[in-house]
Amino acid sequence: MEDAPVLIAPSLLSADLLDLRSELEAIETADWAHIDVMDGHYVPNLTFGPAMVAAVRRQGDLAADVHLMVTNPDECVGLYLDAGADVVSFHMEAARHPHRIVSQIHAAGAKAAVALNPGTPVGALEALLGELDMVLVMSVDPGFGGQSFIPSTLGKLRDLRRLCERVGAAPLVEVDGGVGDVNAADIVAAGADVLVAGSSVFGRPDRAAAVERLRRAGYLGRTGRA
Ligand SMILES: O=C(CO)[C@@H](O)[C@H](O)COP(=O)(O)O
Ligand SMILES: [Fe+2]
Repeated sequence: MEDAPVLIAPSLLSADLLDLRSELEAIETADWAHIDVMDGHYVPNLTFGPAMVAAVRRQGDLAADVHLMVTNPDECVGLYLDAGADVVSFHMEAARHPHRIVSQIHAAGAKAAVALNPGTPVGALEALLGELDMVLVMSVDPGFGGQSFIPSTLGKLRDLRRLCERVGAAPLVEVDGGVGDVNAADIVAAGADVLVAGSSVFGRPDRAAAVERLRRAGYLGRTGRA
């Protein structure tokens, strides 16, 4: 993916939910809208459901990048596909039958991704890697926005790149948690293709400028040129 642009996916978890239409307009230069689905069981927090995915899909052109943090992805993934999800990530740690979930996502015409918690080694993915469009590497423990990036993620991204080369797979790699313009170039240089950013976009008064800064940092990380 050396020449492909790095994709920017602002996380709506940190958006002003009372003004979501304006928030979506403010990030229209981004690529994907990252939608964190938290069920209050897999993670303590409780957030959005399929209605949110459908609403985002109706507004603007951003692809709906749905991150399922739920105990039962096998049972509920269909609801998010029906709602119009373009990309669906489910947690390897929660899935009972991951190959079946991937097939279901593909049958709906969406991109399939597996998310790995910081404590889960990349080897857990080996049997599935050739079927995935994307791997979501969590750089914080899931459940909340605004946490600090776990530095060992950079080594994990390099491990993932080596594993992909060994098995001949080339999924996109998305990194989620504590990503901002200060660390984005290093994250991309270590192997990321998609940057999720919640507080570093919606915590700034000028969301569009924050997206642009991430884009520039991504370009620097990919090319080594500022
Ligand atoms: O999935 C999650 C958290 O579990 C994320 O998508 C957060 O929404 C990222 O927020 P920041 O760390 O960028 O503030
Ligand atoms: Fe997320």
